[in-house]
Amino acid sequence: MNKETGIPVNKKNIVLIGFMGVGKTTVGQLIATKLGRDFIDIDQYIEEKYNMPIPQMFKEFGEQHFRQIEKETVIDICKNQHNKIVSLGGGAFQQAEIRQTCLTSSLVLLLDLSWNSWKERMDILVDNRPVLHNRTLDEIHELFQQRQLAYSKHHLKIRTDNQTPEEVADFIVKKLQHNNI
Ligand SMILES: Nc1ncnc2c1ncn2[C@@H]1O[C@H](COP(=O)(O)OP(=O)(O)O)[C@@H](O)[C@H]1O
Ligand SMILES: O=C(O)C1=C[C@@H](OP(=O)(O)O)[C@@H](O)[C@H](O)C1
Ligand SMILES: [Mg+2]
Repeated sequence: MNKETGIPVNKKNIVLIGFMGVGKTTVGQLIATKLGRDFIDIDQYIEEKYNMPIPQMFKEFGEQHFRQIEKETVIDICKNQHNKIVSLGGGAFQQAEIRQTCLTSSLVLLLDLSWNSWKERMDILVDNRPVLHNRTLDEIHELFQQRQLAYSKHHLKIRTDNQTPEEVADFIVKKLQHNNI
């Protein structure tokens, strides 16, 4: 039993964090399937609830509006749901309230990817990530580095360079099953 939350450790939500494109959505879904737990991807949840793709929400209402909805959604899920696998969007941990709520209620796993590996994946990411639009590679690198401070607050870091999503998910599942987290 966790002293602060009163939630048994094996019923805690598992929250995946990390930069855009590191594999949070893909790996989260795989872990959920392997553990037989429900999966919640915060971005997909918001898109369904507001019936609008995230890039359109950025375009029509602006990033601040999305960040407000993102904060309310993550906090609501962390406080009211248990035993879920939850993948956040890459910008969520920039918000102190999200960080605080996740770190006290859930097991926070950082998916870590080096900048060199990330760059190779960039082309397939750009279309659906408005944060990458109108930014040079140098500016994206700066954002990548700036965000590492928020990501440094986690319970476990998993290095994902040269690992398939399946391998990353298997590694996490083993850790969980052996109570190594
Ligand atoms: N470990 C991996 N190796 C190679 N490609 C990956 C890996 N994890 C994810 N991808 C690919 O990168 C893209 C972004 O993955 P996604 O799960 O949406 O990341 P995130 O949710 O962190 O933004 C997808 O096309 C996915 O197939
Ligand atoms: O890093 C960010 O600011 C964002 C990351 C995206 O999620 P993924 O990290 O799943 O791509 C999504 O939440 C939105 O486009 C903003
Ligand atoms: Mg995602």
